[in-house]
Amino acid sequence: MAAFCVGVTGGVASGKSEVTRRFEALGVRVADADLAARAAVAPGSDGLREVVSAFGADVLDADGGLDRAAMRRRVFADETARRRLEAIVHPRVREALRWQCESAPGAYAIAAIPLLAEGGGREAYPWLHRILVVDVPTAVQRARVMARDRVEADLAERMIAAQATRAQRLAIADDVVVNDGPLEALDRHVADLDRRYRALAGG
Ligand SMILES: Nc1ncnc2c1ncn2[C@@H]1O[C@H](COP(=O)(O)OP(=O)(O)OP(=O)(O)O)[C@@H](O)[C@H]1O
Repeated sequence: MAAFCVGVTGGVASGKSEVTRRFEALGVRVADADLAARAAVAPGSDGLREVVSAFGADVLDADGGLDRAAMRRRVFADETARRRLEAIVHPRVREALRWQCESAPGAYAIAAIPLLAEGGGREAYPWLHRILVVDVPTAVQRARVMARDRVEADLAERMIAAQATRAQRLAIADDVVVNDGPLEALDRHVADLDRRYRALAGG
């Protein structure tokens, strides 16, 4: 059981997936935020019951699951509704991530949390033992967003500006991977971190 959990965060296109893929290649389990988000409002869950009592049965599909498109329409352009939904869903997503992380096999496990700095930081995730930030200069980040998502510079800039700043992310970091070099450099850096985390986890 991996009672030792490491949260990995970073801005859009900073390289979080490249980093977590390398941990996985070393045999480390990575808790999946999408899975956690689905678990939070799975059919029969308390989360789904709360969503229905707040928004009505219109947000259910024919099988009794959450109709995500209907839910999106309901909260689109309605700030109060969106906040209400988030207040129900976010704490449950965090708990589902925690459960996945702590029940994973191995000395330690990783939870990939893109919006960790935006979503309450360390206080919202007291069960994380370390926070690893994937950091890149903004110019590199912009170039990667443009190349990967085929968007113009101004949209890439807005995507970056909508998130926490580098400084805000670095302020919550225990460990930092600077991902502005070749991917081979990332292999070495992740291998070093893996050794450190195994030692810290006592495995
Ligand atoms: N060191 C690197 N050298 C070259 N390309 C890189 C490097 N790191 C990441 N990339 C590329 O940049 C893009 C973004 O990386 P990745 O998908 O890992 O970021 P992410 O932080 O998971 O992104 P998002 O949160 O937006 O999904 C990918 O196309 C990836 O292959």
